[in-house]
Amino acid sequence: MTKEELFRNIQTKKSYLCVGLDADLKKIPSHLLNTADPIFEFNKIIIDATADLCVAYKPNIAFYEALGPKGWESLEKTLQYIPEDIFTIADAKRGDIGNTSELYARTFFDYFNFDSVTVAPYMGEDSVKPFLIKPDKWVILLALTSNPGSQDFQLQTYNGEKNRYLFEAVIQKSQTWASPEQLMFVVGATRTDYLERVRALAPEHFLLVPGVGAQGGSLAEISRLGMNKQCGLLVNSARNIIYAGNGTDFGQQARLEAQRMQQEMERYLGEYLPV
Ligand SMILES: O=C(O)c1cc(=O)[nH]c(=O)n1[C@@H]1O[C@H](COP(=O)(O)O)[C@@H](O)[C@H]1O
Repeated sequence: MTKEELFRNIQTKKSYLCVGLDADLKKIPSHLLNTADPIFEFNKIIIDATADLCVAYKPNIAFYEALGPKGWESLEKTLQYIPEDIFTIADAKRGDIGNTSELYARTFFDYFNFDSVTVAPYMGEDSVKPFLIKPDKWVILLALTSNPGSQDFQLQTYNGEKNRYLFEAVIQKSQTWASPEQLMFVVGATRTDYLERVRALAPEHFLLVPGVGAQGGSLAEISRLGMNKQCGLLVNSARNIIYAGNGTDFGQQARLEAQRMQQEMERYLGEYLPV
């Protein structure tokens, strides 16, 4: 999917919501546990309930890998079930020496046909580039993450420069590897105090912003500080939506929560998106 197509979907749906498909056997409603593939059944109902309200789905690969081959099967069926016009993110946080990254890229782009994959920048250019060889596939690079540990490296000053953080060097350097048509950055919703600095360095890029809801980030702040002229935001929420209910009506409960977010997003799009 191109950046323009993603923006058009945002305009049509009046939403920049990304639903995190972090399905966990320990948390899904118990009535699904005696079906042949409980994780897929769960995802199917969540997708049916939210597809008209979101523009992206992000399965976190850990939730599938943890189940062995069965988990991969649930992931494959889930991917096939997601409607064609919805952007898909393999949240895998990969990155390795070149020939290994190449195989990770084949896994997520060729085998599963995801639109994008989250990649860790730590190993540098040759670990990221193999994910960029297909012009219609995206890298979503970890820049400033939502967790407390982002202090350990990402928020340390870089190269002896007093007022420049490592995450800023990541954002600047990686722009020499790919254009905003293929590169997004992860910026945690709990880090809105740095969003203006991110936008100063990456005015055109889409940002994947996880950490609203369960982790406490504010949709209002993200939207006020992070929106650019093509919206430029995909705001992810997983637990708050997918586990909004735990009974047989969990799909409806998930829909209500997704709808609440979409309606709030519609207001911000009206407020901040230049017409
Ligand atoms: O790359 C990510 O998606 C990610 C980056 C980050 O900084 N923080 C973060 O929470 N995530 C992911 O976003 C999702 C957040 O889920 P909830 O907190 O349940 O909404 C999980 O799949 C995390 O792995």
